[in-house]
Amino acid sequence: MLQGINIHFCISDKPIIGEASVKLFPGQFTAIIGPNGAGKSTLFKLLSGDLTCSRGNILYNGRLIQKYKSQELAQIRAVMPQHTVLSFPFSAWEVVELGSLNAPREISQQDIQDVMERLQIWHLRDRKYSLLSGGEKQRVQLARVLIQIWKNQPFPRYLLLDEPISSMDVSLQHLVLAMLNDLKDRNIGVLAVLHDLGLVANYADQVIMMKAGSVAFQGNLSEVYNSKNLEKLFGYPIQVKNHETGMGVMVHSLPYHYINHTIKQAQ
Ligand SMILES: Nc1ncnc2c1ncn2[C@@H]1O[C@H](COP(=O)(O)OP(=O)(O)OP(=O)(O)O)[C@@H](O)[C@H]1O
Repeated sequence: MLQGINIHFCISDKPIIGEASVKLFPGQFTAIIGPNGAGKSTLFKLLSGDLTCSRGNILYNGRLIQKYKSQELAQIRAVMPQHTVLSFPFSAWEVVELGSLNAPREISQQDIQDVMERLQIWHLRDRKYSLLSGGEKQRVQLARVLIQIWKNQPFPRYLLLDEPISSMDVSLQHLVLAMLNDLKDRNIGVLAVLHDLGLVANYADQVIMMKAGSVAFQGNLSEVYNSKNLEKLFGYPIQVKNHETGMGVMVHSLPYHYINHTIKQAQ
């Protein structure tokens, strides 16, 4: 399990994360959601070890994060930050290959090809990374972190992704989230900061709902992911409904002008 216990984080005495305790399980997909500025990326960075808590502890498989050597940590968790800056003129293939530097077991050329094919970026392999589109770059970065944990290991591992699909079109978003769900069978826990509430409803097992630096709600989707909690979280009317085909869940927010109109009529 990946655990954050009583995490507190301040910048110049200003609390960014007030007090948060979270649990992530291998074999589950956990989404972090919440309004802009709620503290999602900060919580993400604390859990990944990119930031150090002012108070509280992060434990990977029962061991404090600071007790791991960086190479040991690389064996149990791979991290895709929101932004990655590359200062060398790498090709897409070379960027993906960088992931093998952190991989504990040998990665073959075939592994890299498999990951790139699954993310539909194999045809981009010789293109300059810096010249790719936003969505193409995001899939290359995702391939790089997937390579790090591609080979099975006999212990639970974690894949941490901060807004991994924000630049992708809708069909690629589904492709990627379905692929991430497949990783659960490899005893990997997936954590992703996401903004699309409909995608969260259909792919996540567990959700951490952040508001103003705290965890407002947390649990399995069936327990906490409902209209009432989402409305409280975002301060905006949101409906969660089963799709008529029974094949999924729809999350719907009404247009702003309609809400303004309804409020004025009620006055
Ligand atoms: N280095 C920093 N210095 C000062 N304030 C910061 C710093 N990093 C984050 N913050 C503040 O902490 C709050 C939480 O930021 P964070 O990036 O975690 O939010 P978020 O929920 O990921 O937001 P978004 O959805 O907009 O990406 C914001 O108000 C932000 O301005």
